[in-house]
Amino acid sequence: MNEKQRSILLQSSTHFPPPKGTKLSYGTAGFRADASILQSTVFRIGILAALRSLKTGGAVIGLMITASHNKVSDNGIKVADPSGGMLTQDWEPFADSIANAPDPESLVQLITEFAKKENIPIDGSKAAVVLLGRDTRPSGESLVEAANKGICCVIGAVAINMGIVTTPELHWMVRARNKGMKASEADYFHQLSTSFRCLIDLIPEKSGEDNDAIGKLVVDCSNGVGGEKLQDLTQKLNGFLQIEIRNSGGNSGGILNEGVGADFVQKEKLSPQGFGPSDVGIRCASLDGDADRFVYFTIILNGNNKINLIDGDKILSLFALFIKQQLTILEDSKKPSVGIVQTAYANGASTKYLKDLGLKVIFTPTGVKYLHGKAEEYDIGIYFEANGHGTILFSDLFLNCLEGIKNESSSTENGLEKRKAAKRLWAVGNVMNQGVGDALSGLLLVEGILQHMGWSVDKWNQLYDDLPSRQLKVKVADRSAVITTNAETCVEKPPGLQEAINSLIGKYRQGRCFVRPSGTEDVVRVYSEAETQEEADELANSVANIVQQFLG
Ligand SMILES: CC(=O)N[C@H]1[C@@H](OP(=O)(O)O)O[C@H](CO)[C@@H](O)[C@@H]1O
Ligand SMILES: [Mg+2]
Repeated sequence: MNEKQRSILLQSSTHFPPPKGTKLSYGTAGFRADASILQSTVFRIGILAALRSLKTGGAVIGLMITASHNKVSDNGIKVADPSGGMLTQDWEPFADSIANAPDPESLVQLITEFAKKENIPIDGSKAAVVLLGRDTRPSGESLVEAANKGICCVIGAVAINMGIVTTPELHWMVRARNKGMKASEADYFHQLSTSFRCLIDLIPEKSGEDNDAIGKLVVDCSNGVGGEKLQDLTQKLNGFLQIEIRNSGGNSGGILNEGVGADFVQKEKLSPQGFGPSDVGIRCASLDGDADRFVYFTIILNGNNKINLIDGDKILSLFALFIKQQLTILEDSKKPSVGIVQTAYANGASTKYLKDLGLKVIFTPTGVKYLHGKAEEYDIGIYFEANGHGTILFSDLFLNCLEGIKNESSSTENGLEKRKAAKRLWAVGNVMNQGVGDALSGLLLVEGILQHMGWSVDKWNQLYDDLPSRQLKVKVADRSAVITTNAETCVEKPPGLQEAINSLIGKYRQGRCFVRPSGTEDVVRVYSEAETQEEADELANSVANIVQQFLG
């Protein structure tokens, strides 16, 4: 690093002292904390993003300011790599160390050593580009400014501020730019709406056992960024889908993620604010605060806000079933490899359903960075977390194969059907975000498939019955004291805790339970399943007590 660069870094970072007494960590999905202590973190991750761009030959890198489903006073920052996926995990330790560097001198020293080790040309001779985006949190604007200052500290780096966007939109833009494609928000909406239209145009004429699927869809937007974006997207759909938007944020009065949103709906299994008895029988969906996850639900008549939850596992099952059907039509001799990726939070009934379909199911730890990486190993990788975060990835090889079939000229009925199936799958690859889970594209694919099948939401929900489950959060003195293994299903430390959990599980038929420290909140999470809801609740509660006893 030359003297000029060194002095710019030293000088600028004096304006961004790190918070005292807080250790920050990149976590499941970037840094998250109370927004008031994040200025220095985003400044420093701005520097990291510029370095990442330099390291990748000037590729565009994304920086998203969001704390997703967390409360409105929190915020966070995560990095998108050139592919539109999450930051490579190799760089997370560097992110942690610079976020926690106590003073400008040590910060610059860490950067110098890292740049040397990674061979990063940090001498002003090369250009770097970082796209910045944020969700609707009030703290977002000043944090974007701090990130911008960090980026601009690296000589040759420029920041482009995309303003308020959904997390997946920013990832999509990064990917599109790096592929040399048009990458504006209008291009994003165009890709989603035209591929949805393609799916609808290819619906077989006589399909449909009932036509309820065609009624309106009501979407809870968590009072977040998804509200405005879904409104814009709906306009591009030209009436092909009837969507009513609620909890859209802005002037509508509600607070981000408070009693609303996909995380609330999935974890509490209750209807979000603004939904009530008059919505019985209607197909409803809920997005999270930055619109990278979604779940569906229906309101139970006289159910005291209780809902039928159609979670990420069932979304995954619908997608897997549709793709399998289309592959059967293709009858391809070079069968593509298909991998379904879940986490330990997946309902056991969903895993059984998917395996019974003859599909290969793989488990990874929680967090899209793990699921995405695993899904990329297959020609068709479908991954979803139970909370509704996921997507479908197609390999270039498979896309080429589809391209070939789409262009075949056979006019036999069989040839025609194959071409249609290839076009449907092509549309799936285009509607689904190839960088990260995306609630807007996921909604469109669900709606497209329901219309294709002619299924009502209830029919979809009946694919299998969820095993009763319960999720709890436990506040402990130090959640990092819990160390897990085996895709997070087994506690290694503190010693004795897993044995205690096992003996509780043994009391229940179909009992399953695990605990792990959250990577986004200061809690230990408990998940349980059992034959009845009462038993699942009891198991989760008794394990939560044990966790308290071990960890205080
Ligand atoms: C049980 C659960 O829902 N965990 C969520 C949550 O992570 P935790 O590390 O569990 O806090 O937030 C992540 C980011 O949104 C998401 O990927 C993950 O699935
Ligand atoms: Mg989110």
